[in-house]
Amino acid sequence: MAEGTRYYTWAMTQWIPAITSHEMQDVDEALFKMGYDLRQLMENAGAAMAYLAARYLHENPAGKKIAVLCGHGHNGGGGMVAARRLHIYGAQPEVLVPAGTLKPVTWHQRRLLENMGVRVSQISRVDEQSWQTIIGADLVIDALVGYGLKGPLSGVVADMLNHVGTMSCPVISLDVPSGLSSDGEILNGAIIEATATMTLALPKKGLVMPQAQGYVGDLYLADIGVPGELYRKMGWSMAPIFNGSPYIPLTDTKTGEEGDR
Ligand SMILES: NC(=O)C1=CN([C@@H]2O[C@H](COP(=O)(O)OP(=O)(O)OC[C@H]3O[C@@H](n4cnc5c(N)ncnc54)[C@H](O)[C@@H]3O)[C@@H](O)[C@H]2O)[C@H](O)CC1
Ligand SMILES: [K+]
Repeated sequence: MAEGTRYYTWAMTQWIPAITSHEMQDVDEALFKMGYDLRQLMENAGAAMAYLAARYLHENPAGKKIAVLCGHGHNGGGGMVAARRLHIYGAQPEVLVPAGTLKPVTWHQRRLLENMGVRVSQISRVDEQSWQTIIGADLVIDALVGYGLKGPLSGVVADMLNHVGTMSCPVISLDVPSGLSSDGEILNGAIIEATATMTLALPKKGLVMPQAQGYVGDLYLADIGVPGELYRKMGWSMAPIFNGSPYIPLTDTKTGEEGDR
């Protein structure tokens, strides 16, 4: 495919653009200028993820065991919000995080979980206890890495991913399957094979490129609260995307010319 190709996905009633991580960072900056803060956006992302997880548990999350794999960054923070919401639904989430320092907003999410008695374990390898958490799960949430991916997955994140690869329960990825480049770079590293992916605000380009096949599963788009006028200011003219539900399915892909906004 020629450079400069723009990908679009079908969102219920219209084609919407699939965007790069740089474009998503521009959207974030515009949201912050408007007065949003990261915690609000993360709450919306994690809440939508919890709704989707409940759907994959046949709308019956109470008592279900959920392994929530969270990275140090804001993808991990969204996963922790989902764990908190699922705990409120009566599910039994357990959170596994690589050893090391969390970004401040993600650290805040961790503290909330611990204050409500949800187990959060920081691990330097998948030991017997964390393997039991993964293998005993009715559903896995992958919030290890989103568009902050740098190179092929390494360390305990790669170790977790290899263990999840042996599971037959649904695996739902937040924003992008961990290890998949949101910009479509070919990295030759391990990638989560998700049953479903819930991407945030607008779909990321790497999700709809041919090399993503086999990793993304069913693709959904979460409403994290971006108003249409912000997209219009950035040059994308779209009718309202969401229709009152926290997420919608994205069902088809086409390509167009760069500059088609
Ligand atoms: N856009 C929004 O408004 C919102 C986005 N959210 C989510 O935030 C992530 C992007 O967050 P960021 O902190 O920038 O990065 P990540 O969490 O994706 O990743 C950083 C994390 O990953 C580790 N890492 C990176 N590369 C590797 C690697 N090759 N191997 C192992 N580990 C790696 C790195 O060390 C960091 O720990 C976006 O995708 C959204 O999901 C918010 O949730 C809501 C608002
Ligand atoms: K992810």
